[in-house]
Amino acid sequence: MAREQLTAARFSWNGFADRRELATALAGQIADRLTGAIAERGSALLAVSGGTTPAKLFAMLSTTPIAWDKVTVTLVDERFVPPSSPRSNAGLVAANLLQNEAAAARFVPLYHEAASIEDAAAADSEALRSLPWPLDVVILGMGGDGHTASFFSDAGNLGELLDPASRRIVLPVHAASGGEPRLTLSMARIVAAGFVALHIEGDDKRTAFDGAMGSGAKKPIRRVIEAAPRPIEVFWAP
Ligand SMILES: O=C(O)[C@H](O)[C@@H](O)[C@H](O)[C@H](O)COP(=O)(O)O
Repeated sequence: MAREQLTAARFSWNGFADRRELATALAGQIADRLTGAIAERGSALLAVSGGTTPAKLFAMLSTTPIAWDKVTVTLVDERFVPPSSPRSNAGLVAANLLQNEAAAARFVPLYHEAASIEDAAAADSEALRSLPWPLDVVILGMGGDGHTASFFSDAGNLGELLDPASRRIVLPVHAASGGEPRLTLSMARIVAAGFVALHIEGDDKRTAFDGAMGSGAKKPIRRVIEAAPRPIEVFWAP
């Protein structure tokens, strides 16, 4: 099936006729990148987003026959809820990605019981420090408001979240538009990845992306795209 591929200064647009075709293509690219990383350095580090979009991609990726026992999976961000919560990104990953072949992967969550989200973020940064950085693959989503990860425009510490020089790994987020308090990888860790894909579906998300990349106040997704040293690959289907 023909696919629309447009390349602009800082992102490559990969349009697909349907969501299944997108999931097949993106799962294949992720698998290739992880396999390449394993061949190069013996392991691979993958960070995925939550929300409602990625379930089909996760299911497709979970059946891909790569050396999952050499892959560490973590989250781009997490709501401050236990894995048993329907709002949990860790729960989404456990149910959809860490199945089948991918059940052999190591999963490093972000949520831990803690007295505060700030304590949880500090504990996470310590726990994740020993991972084989930089990330090999990051899968981002995007909200209709142009947020990505948990970089919400109304976050009190947005400047810190988007600081390209940040040495922090995990940061706490308080943002009314984000619902629960959040834990998120810093932008600095995300854009250092070897491959960053933005996975969006539906006409509303395409309109929101086009709007975010247009003139006007720079929304978080545009700040991430502009900070990335390599073009981000956008994967979209109607
Ligand atoms: O925890 C989260 O919600 C995600 O990590 C977030 O960044 C998500 O990717 C967007 O909000 C899109 O969410 P949908 O896929 O539900 O539209």
